[in-house]
Amino acid sequence: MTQTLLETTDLTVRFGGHVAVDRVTCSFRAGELTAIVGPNGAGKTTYFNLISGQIGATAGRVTLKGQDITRLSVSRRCRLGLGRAFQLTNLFPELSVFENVRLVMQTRMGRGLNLLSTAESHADVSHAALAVLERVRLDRLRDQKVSELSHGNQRKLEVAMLIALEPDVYMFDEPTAGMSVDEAPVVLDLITELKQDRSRTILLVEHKMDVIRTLADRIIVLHNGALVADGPPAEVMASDVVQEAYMGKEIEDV
Ligand SMILES: Nc1ncnc2c1ncn2[C@@H]1O[C@H](COP(=O)(O)OP(=O)(O)OP(=O)(O)O)[C@@H](O)[C@H]1O
Repeated sequence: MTQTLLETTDLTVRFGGHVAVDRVTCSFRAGELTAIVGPNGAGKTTYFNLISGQIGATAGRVTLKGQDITRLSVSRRCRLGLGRAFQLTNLFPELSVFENVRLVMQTRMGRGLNLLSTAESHADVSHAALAVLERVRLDRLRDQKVSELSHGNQRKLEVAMLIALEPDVYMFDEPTAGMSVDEAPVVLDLITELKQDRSRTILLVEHKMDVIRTLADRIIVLHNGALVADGPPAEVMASDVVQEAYMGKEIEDV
C-alpha cells in the first residue's frame, strides 16, 4: 500500500467568529500530486499555513510520517521533511542567487548555516547548489543579488530553494503566479520532474485549470473552509458540488 506521508485530522482554525478552515480531514500519499482548489477565500492558503506551521490550529491535528507536528515550529517541520516554497522575505536579499541556494543546501547536508564559509570550503555543496540552479535555469544569474531579480526569477529561485531542501512533502502555492508565458513552463516542467520521484508527495494550490489538468493526480476542493470534494480530476471537476462552488467562476477557464 502507498505510504501516507502527511495527514490532517479535523484541522480547524477560527479567526474571531470566522472558521477559515473547518475540520479538514485528508491524507496525502507518496507518489501523488494533489491540487487544492476552491473559490477565493475558501481557505486554501490558510490550510497551507496550518500545515507548514505559519499559523497555529484552533483544533485538530497535522501528522507527518506518523509524527504529530501540530505544535511544532515552521523550522522543526521543515527539518522533518515538510517543504514549502520559500517566501523571499526569509532569504538574504543582499546575497547572490548562488549563495542563497548554497546556504539551504549546506544546512540540509548537515554543515550548519554558516554565512562565512566559502564556496570552495564546501565543494560538494557548491556543486549540488549549481546543479539545482541549472535545473531552474538560473545558473546564468548565479552571481546576481536576489534583491535585483525579476519577479519571475524570484519565483524560480523559490522553487530552487525548495528543491535544494529535498523534502518529503513539497508545497507550492500558485508557483507560476505573476510569471510571464515564457517563464511559467520552466517551473511546470520542474514540478513534473519532481513528480517522477514516487517517494514524495506534492501539494499544489492552484487557480489555473490548464496547470491542474496537466499536473494533478487528485483534486481536493475547499469551500467555506470545509473539504467538499476529493478524487480524480475529471470526476471532481464534473461533480455537482464543484460546479456549485464555482458558480462565481473564480477558477480560471471553468
Ligand atoms: N489572519 C487572518 N485573520 C482573519 N481572517 C483571515 C486571516 N487569514 C485568512 N483569513 C480569512 O480566512 C478566509 C480564507 O482565506 P484564504 O486566504 O485561506 O483563502 P484562499 O482560498 O487561499 O483564497 P485565495 O484563492 O483568494 O487566495 C478568508 O475569509 C480570509 O479573509
